[in-house]
Amino acid sequence: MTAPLLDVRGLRVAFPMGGGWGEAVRGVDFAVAPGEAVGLVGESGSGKSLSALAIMRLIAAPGRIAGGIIRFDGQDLLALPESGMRRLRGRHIGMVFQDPSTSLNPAFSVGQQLVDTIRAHRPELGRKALRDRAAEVLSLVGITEPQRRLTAYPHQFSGGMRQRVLIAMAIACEPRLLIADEPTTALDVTVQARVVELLNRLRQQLGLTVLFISHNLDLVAELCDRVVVMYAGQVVEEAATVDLFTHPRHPYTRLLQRCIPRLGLAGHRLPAIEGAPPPAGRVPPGCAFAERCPDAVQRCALAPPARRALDGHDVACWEAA
Ligand SMILES: Nc1ncnc2c1ncn2[C@@H]1O[C@H](COP(=O)(O)OP(=O)(O)OP(=O)(O)O)[C@@H](O)[C@H]1O
Repeated sequence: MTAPLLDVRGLRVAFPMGGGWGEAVRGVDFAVAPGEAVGLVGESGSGKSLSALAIMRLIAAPGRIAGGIIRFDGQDLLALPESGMRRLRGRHIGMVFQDPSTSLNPAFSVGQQLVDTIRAHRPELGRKALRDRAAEVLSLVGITEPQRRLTAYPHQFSGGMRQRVLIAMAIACEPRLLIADEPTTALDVTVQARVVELLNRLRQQLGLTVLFISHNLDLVAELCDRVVVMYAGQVVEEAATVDLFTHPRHPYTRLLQRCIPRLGLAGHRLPAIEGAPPPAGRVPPGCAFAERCPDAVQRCALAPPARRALDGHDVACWEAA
């Protein structure tokens, strides 16, 4: 296998809780190969966003990275000085977050915000070159008449178009890795599908490597080669997308498939997985999913299952077969 572009090993993120520290990310391992798109899925609170923020070293105090190794292109990110991290963010790793209305500044034109982003990493470019590059990336994300649109303000764009502008900002400096955290959640279903189409096209056109975080398994299936399923701060299953969807091995993955929003079903009430995940810092001693698991047996509550290989899947379950 080619060396991964991103390699996360034993990642732990902790917060002060009840006089001590509680872990919300509890030893997460996954890797993303160059050119690959990997999906990170799981219920709300499973630690997906914290894992992404940790990769960028953006965990807000008092939270902290409590352990693990994060390598990007062979570099140990947890050993980099903050100045090195600042050079890397935006330049080599681009990010897109959930809500375009909070990520764009309403007081500045889209062109100005794009130009500022590009200039931060390419100070050698003159005014004309910066504007040309800004128009070029707008056109890359499918915005027509890009030169004219540069002068428009965020409120003059629809939600889907604003999300395209954010993707344009994230790819403006040609990063090798794009981390997209729930980039479509605030959008309606058809627009969500278009954003994923765009990401797919950019993958092909620019050779982008993508870490895609989403609740929506259909979107993950459209975009990703491999899926990593998280529960209560840990990875419980990982497999190639096709294998994960056709033969999910972990009972949690199976329930997730039944319960999580699917395209075309918007507006329907979906069954939720009964119960709730254990809160960070209060995870029981055995398998964290045991309490809610339809297949749990006695030993599940006693000791946590380690990840093991099973027919091309990697699964953390005592009973998976
Ligand atoms: N500032 C904080 N203080 C204490 N605990 C926190 C803090 N931020 C996050 N957590 C804990 O970490 C858990 C995981 O959060 P995270 O945002 O990574 O989940 P997620 O899987 O991305 O969920 P979502 O899909 O809702 O974004 C939260 O449920 C919460 O228990």
